[in-house]
Amino acid sequence: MSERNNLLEVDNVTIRFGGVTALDGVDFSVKEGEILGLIGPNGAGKTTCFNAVTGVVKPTSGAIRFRGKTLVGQQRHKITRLGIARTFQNIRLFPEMTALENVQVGADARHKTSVVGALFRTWRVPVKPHELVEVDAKSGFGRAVQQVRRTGQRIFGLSRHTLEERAAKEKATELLKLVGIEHRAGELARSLAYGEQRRLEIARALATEPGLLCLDEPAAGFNPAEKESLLELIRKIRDTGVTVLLIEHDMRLVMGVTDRIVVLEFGKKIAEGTPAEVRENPAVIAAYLGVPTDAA
Ligand SMILES: Nc1ncnc2c1ncn2[C@@H]1O[C@H](COP(=O)(O)OP(=O)(O)OP(=O)(O)O)[C@@H](O)[C@H]1O
Repeated sequence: MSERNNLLEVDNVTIRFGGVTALDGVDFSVKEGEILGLIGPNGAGKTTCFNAVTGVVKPTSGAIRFRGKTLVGQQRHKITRLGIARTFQNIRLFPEMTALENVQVGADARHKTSVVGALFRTWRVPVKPHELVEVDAKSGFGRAVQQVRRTGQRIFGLSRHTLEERAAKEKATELLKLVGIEHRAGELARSLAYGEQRRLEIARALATEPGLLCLDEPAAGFNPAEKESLLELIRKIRDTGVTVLLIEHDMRLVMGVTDRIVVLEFGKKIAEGTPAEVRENPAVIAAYLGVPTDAA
């Protein structure tokens, strides 16, 4: 494991919110192909760390690099395109869209052409290229129209957009299968059971074709059987070549699935190592003393 390349590097990151120091000089790296657990008591700074990696909050100081590229200051959608996806502690889906559509939206976050292309799909066909020439190419509208022109190209009688959309649908179906809810593809997200919604969130994140998947408490609210099958899913995802960064409160789940663990407390890293090393670490035992782990 130690010979693998660093995929993500969190380098001396400090984040302050007014008087609160949520992260205090935190350093760690995630290696290509591993499952890294990020644990710590409530308020330790885990979600803040995810937010920094995914561009939701900007570090007060320090650096974050993904595949050697700096992430600090990058916009969220750019970070997604660089190859980082996440799920949220509180499920965030489009409730009135089907499961399949929710995953396709994830794929749209990757393929810049498809969102605008989809919007203009209905009037693309009647518009002829020469009618578009006068449009101001500097304006957003102009760009959209240029988009229409590009997606209007036809390959084997099908527009590029249609082909892209068809491929996205197939891929979304595969992802629903991977997470075990393909039989719910046509159901509205809001009508899915809680556990299915969590799995759908993972499928949607995977649709962005990430190199790194950040899962924020994916097992929250799960019963032991659901946790067990989630554990299998996380391993399966890693086996497809996706590196995983996992925030999880259930110690048994964390210990059972991760290659290494980083422990935060009050915004500082207090330990790092294999699950066996972390379990024996006195600072970790002290940090968790009296903190319910729901695995105990
Ligand atoms: N936007 C914010 N504004 C002010 N304080 C914040 C903000 N976000 C986080 N904090 C504070 O930063 C600290 C770390 O919070 P964070 O949510 O990252 O912890 P956590 O380890 O994810 O906790 P939990 O396990 O409860 O989700 C907490 O004291 C929290 O109150």
